[in-house]
Amino acid sequence: MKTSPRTLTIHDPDHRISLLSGPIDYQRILPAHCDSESENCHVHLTRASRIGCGHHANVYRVTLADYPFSVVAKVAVPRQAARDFLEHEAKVYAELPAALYSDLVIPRFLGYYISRNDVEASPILLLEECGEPIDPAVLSDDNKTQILNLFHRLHEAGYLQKSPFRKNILVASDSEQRFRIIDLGRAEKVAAGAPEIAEEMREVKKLLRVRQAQSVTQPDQS
Ligand SMILES: Nc1ncnc2c1ncn2[C@@H]1O[C@H](COP(=O)(O)OP(=O)(O)OP(=O)(O)O)[C@@H](O)[C@H]1O
Repeated sequence: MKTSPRTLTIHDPDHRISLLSGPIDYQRILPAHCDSESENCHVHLTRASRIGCGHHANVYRVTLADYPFSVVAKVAVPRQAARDFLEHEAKVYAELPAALYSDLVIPRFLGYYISRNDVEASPILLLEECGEPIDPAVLSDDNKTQILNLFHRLHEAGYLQKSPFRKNILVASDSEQRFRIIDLGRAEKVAAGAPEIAEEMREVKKLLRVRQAQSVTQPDQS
């Protein structure tokens, strides 16, 4: 499986990221090295393919040849602060341990790309598509435990998510309910045992409508 294209050719007919009329060339900045990569992928960004938007970014569903999962392109809105968030998020994805990807805690990270022929065009973060925002009202206790464990895993890896909102916890709509934490644009490093960890857990429990006393089942360490 190819995991990270080295370069991208972006087709942007609706001028979502650039005023150029032709294709825009991008090169991967992160991860700097990876074991498995493809040379170049063509990515189409159109108004119709936008599946999400936040305060800093627009998110597009993209099709990459040879990839067994759906992929999204996250693109900063035209503000420097938004680009800074996107770059920070890419660095966090690049630093997080491989186990958080293989255990499906966070989306698979294909890469962070900058344009070679249009400095005005936003950088692009390519991630695995992870579904829809959760609805806390319909979650079972087991679902809530799974989500709390995702945050536990992120904290164990030394990071706070820092925006634990419903829109940042996605559930895949396939037969198996798979939850994933997204949006690490505000994520911060945290020392083990720091009070901010318990504080973030309290926020997640509040969001999930979990009684504060309810315990989180620890992941199986065996
Ligand atoms: N990997 C993904 N898979 C599916 N949908 C996604 C993915 N990443 C983002 N989205 C969709 O796009 C929306 C906006 O993404 P995100 O929250 O990352 O943007 P942002 O601008 O960085 O957020 P904020 O408003 O917190 O600054 C999400 O709420 C979600 O609906």
